[in-house]
Amino acid sequence: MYLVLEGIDTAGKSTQMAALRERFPDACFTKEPGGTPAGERIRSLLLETGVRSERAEMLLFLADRSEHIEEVVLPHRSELIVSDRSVISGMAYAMVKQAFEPDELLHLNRFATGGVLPDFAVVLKLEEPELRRRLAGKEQDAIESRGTEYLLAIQDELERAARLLGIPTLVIDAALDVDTITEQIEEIIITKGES
Ligand SMILES: Nc1ncnc2c1ncn2[C@@H]1O[C@H](COP(=O)(O)OP(=O)(O)OP(=O)(O)O)[C@@H](O)[C@H]1O
Ligand SMILES: Cc1cn([C@H]2C[C@H](O)[C@@H](COP(=O)(O)O)O2)c(=O)[nH]c1=O
Repeated sequence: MYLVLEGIDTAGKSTQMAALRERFPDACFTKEPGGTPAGERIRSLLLETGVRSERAEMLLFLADRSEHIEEVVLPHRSELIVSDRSVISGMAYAMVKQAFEPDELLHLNRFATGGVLPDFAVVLKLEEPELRRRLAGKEQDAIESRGTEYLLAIQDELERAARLLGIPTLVIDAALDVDTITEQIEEIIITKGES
């Protein structure tokens, strides 16, 4: 089962990845961008150096995704794979910029992934007051400093992207306590992972 955790910055993805590692120690845990050695270099170029061209940025995320699918997802396809972000983030963050049409993004991502998509997605959804509280509690990076309205717009696009891609999705209230969220994700793995 190829399961992906999605959500805006501070939604709790890393926290759930850590909790799931304890419950499923034999699973393959990965991420986008940066799930491979080449992907780590691409991640650094994207998030530290930065590129000015939106098309170049898009193609770099797509290159990371191609390498990730071929070097991590496909070799572990018969196992449980849990990824922090995926093609869903890829579509959502690009759509919110409105620089690309959804159909174009679907085509580009189908090319990049070879049609290999997550079997199931969990979207951790934050309401504005909790988002503001969590952002206030951390040093904000370039994306987070764009403010809550921008992040909430991305959050809406995450659900839209999952629908456009046809990926079965469960939206979970990210403000629930950590264990409750983990138990809901574990239930998905147990009930749908065998199918
Ligand atoms: N269920 C929860 N209830 C309350 N606080 C939480 C919950 N899950 C995570 N947090 C807290 O929210 C903050 C962000 O969590 P985390 O780093 O896991 O989010 P993230 O989605 O990985 O964020 P980013 O994408 O920015 O790395 C942390 O301080 C974490 O302790
Ligand atoms: C996969 C993917 C990610 N992004 C953005 C989303 C975040 O702002 C960063 C990744 O940071 P994280 O600490 O790993 O969550 O990159 C994107 O714009 N496009 C994508 O395809």
